[in-house]
Amino acid sequence: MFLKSLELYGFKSFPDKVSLEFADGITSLLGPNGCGKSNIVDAIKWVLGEQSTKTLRAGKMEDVIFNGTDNRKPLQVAEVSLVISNEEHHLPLDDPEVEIKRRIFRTGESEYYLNKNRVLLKNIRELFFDTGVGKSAYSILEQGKIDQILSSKPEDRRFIFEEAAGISRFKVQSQEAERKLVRTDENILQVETILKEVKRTYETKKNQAAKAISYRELKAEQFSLEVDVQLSTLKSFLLLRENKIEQKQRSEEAYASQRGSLTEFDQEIEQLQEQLRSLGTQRISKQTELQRLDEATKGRSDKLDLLTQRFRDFLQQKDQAGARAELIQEHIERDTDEIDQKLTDIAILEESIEQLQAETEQNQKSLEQTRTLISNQNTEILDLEDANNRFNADSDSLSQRIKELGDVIVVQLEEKLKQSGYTLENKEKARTALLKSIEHLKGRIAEEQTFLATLKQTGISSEDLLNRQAQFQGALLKDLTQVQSLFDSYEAMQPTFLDELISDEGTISEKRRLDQEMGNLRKQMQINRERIAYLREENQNLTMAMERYQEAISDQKVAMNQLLTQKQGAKEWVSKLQRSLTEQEYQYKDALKLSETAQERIYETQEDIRSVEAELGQIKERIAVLNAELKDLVVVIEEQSRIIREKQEQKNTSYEQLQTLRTEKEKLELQIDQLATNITGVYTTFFENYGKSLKEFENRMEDEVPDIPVLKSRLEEVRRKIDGMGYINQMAEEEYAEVKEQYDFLSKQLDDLYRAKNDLDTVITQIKTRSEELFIASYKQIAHNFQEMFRRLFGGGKAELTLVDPDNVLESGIDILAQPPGKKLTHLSLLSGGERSMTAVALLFATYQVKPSPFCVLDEIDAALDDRNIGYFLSVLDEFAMKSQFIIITHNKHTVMGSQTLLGVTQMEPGVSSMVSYKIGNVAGEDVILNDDQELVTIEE
Ligand SMILES: Nc1ncnc2c1ncn2[C@@H]1O[C@H](COP(=O)(O)OP(=O)(O)OP(=O)(O)O)[C@@H](O)[C@H]1O
Repeated sequence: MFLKSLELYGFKSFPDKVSLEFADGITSLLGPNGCGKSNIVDAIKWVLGEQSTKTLRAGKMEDVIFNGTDNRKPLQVAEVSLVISNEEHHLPLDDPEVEIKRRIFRTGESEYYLNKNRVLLKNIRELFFDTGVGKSAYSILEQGKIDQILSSKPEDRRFIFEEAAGISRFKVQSQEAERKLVRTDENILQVETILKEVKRTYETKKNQAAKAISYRELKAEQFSLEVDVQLSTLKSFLLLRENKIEQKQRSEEAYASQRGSLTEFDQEIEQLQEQLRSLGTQRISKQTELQRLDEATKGRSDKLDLLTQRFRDFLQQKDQAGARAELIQEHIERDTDEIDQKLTDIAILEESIEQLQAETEQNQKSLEQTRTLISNQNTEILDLEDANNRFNADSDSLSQRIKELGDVIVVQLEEKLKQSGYTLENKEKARTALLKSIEHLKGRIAEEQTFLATLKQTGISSEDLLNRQAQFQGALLKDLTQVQSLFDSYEAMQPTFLDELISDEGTISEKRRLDQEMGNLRKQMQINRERIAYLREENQNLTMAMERYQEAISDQKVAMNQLLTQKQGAKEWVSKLQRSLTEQEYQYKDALKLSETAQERIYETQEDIRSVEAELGQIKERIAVLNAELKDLVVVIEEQSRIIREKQEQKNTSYEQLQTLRTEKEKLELQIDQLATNITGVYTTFFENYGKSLKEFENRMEDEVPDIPVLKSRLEEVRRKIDGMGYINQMAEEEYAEVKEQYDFLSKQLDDLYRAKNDLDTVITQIKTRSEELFIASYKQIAHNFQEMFRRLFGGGKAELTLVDPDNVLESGIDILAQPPGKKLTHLSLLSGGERSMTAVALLFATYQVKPSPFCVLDEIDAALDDRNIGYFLSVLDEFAMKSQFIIITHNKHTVMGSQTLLGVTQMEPGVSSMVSYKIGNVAGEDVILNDDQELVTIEE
């Protein structure tokens, strides 16, 4: 087994966490149209790194996140985890189990994990290179891919052969190497352009530096020759002066008088010359400073350009960091809102849970009470039934007793009647006589009343009335006495034994008591029966109530589980969001820090720009001042030279006058003076020209040096050379060193790039050669297998694969020729739907024979096959299922029955997919699909 399990959360129609456990062999994925089966295939493709939204049947990548239904809100994240068994090391990892997870947020961010570690998409892709699995491999075959395999473009089906040949990795490596080659070529061009530019400067500076060195050397030689000439002159002057001094001592007195005036001239000229020297020094120093300031101006301008560029870079950096911070802030706010919303949801869920708990407890309590009540009532029913049983026994014995008493009464009556001589005729006679007498009495009383009323009208006296009354009462008394005697006779006729019988101790009273007792007993039994019936009915009602309570409790448990799951889900989501929030806060702080740092750099750069601009301003001011001063100085120097020339002329005139005025003996003194002046002139001129005292070099006078004419001729030659050199860049050596460093660096870089280019060319050639070998080997095998597999699946016929461009196997398309049995070799587009599927399957299985993919998902590729072809298809599939794991989405019953495991997808709630488990069973000798409750399920369900 390769695929172990798949977990989806928030992916397409699977908003709740759903887990699928895969098994070895063939697994069928069942379910009605639109329930989400293909979404599971999409999830497998997606987690393996699919980037094409078209392949995932989505407009944009965020469309894979659950979009909501009428009753559910859309989710913000989708996540799919795939656990793969790697015990056979199909993947280049040591772990026996590999988990790949991909997650996408509605904001567009995407994350990949390999065994819980965050990785890049590239790492996931590399993992599946040349395994037959992965984004562009042949492990997942759907209708769309069949179209791609059989499409009119032969190039579109290359991917199968490349994956089987195991050159997908090489292809990526080759593309990568070619990309690098293009980059290297670009870099070479760039470096060559820069190097060309730098070389020009390099050559110029090299020449300038060489010239500057020669100039310095010539200058040194000139100086040395000048020293030697001056020292030689000085030496000859000194020797001559020594000679003249001896003569001078002799004529000193005459000479001394003229010397004072000559000395004055000399001093004056000396003073003027001294001033001229100082002015010359000033000019040199100003010119040097001007040259230095020019260099400084150039340096500052370059620095200013650099700073301006940096300023723009920092500005851009700051803007980018600010924008990023704002974006993160928006994300943080949105996530915070979502956390608040989720916390509110959790609070509501907790309230619902508490309420549900209370309701469940209440129902549990009612259930217990009802159960106790039923039990009590059952006990009562039993007691009542016992009582009735007892009453039944009592009633039987009472009935017996009453029957016996009836018999006794009849016997007693007969005996007593016989004993008393009572007859009904006698009794009737006595009764008639008594009644007659009473009637007579009533008539007498009525006559008397009538008579009395008549008397009252006649006005009879009360005495007569009283007498009449007394008479009547006497007569009445007699009648009553007669009635009494008649009554006694009647009484005597009555059977007295009846009184005995009905007396308290009498048999009839006894029977009546027993009848009464029997009546009570029956009444009590009836009451008990009614009570039992009532209690039974009551118990039935209570049992129903109990069932209702139990149903309510189990519903509440289900609801409770749902609420707890929702609460757990919401909590997990909140903690996930909180983790993401912490991460985003760090990122936000980083972005702010970056923005602040950029701002600081902006301030610093602005400060630097201001300071360089100020320096540049100062330098320019200084240059202007110096140029003005230099101009003034030239004027002063020319004026000073003119004055010296004038003075010199005056001194010469003075000498001439002295010559004329003094005698011949003073001539020597004059000569000595002249020599002294010459000696001084040598020192002075030397100092004027070189700014150094000739005295420093006097020790060289003892060395042997060439003659003055030789020295002067060489000096002249050196001077000419110096004059002929033109402008000399004094900074050329330093500038050359700088540009040389840059030139050497770029040359080395160019060499490295050429070397890298050569290496890449070699790598690409090697990869291509190896890829070609592998491709051709696999292609030939697949072509051979395809012919056989086609014949097997079609039960005959002919099929061929041909390379469109055999000279370019790495780019060439592959043509498929398919001829089902009995038909002409035909174009693929003329094949029927079923023939197309079978041809694609033949190619797939032909490829599997060369390089089996560890698993294979087939999405409704059997849809167009008839029963006969399904049979062929299943027989081949069975064979391949021994080596690979197959997951088939199908609506075909034969395919389902041919699989070992069934996985059902359903939508109990509209728009929300979930998994159900099915298995194959046997009812009345027929293979059927059963659900967990052992009920029959049809494919359409
Ligand atoms: N992002 C999404 N959110 C919610 N539902 C989605 C989303 N994307 C797709 N669906 C839904 O998934 C369903 C399609 O699922 P699927 O194509 O996997 O079905 P099926 O079981 O393969 O169907 P059939 O047997 O017809 O091929 C559609 O109803 C569609 O609305």
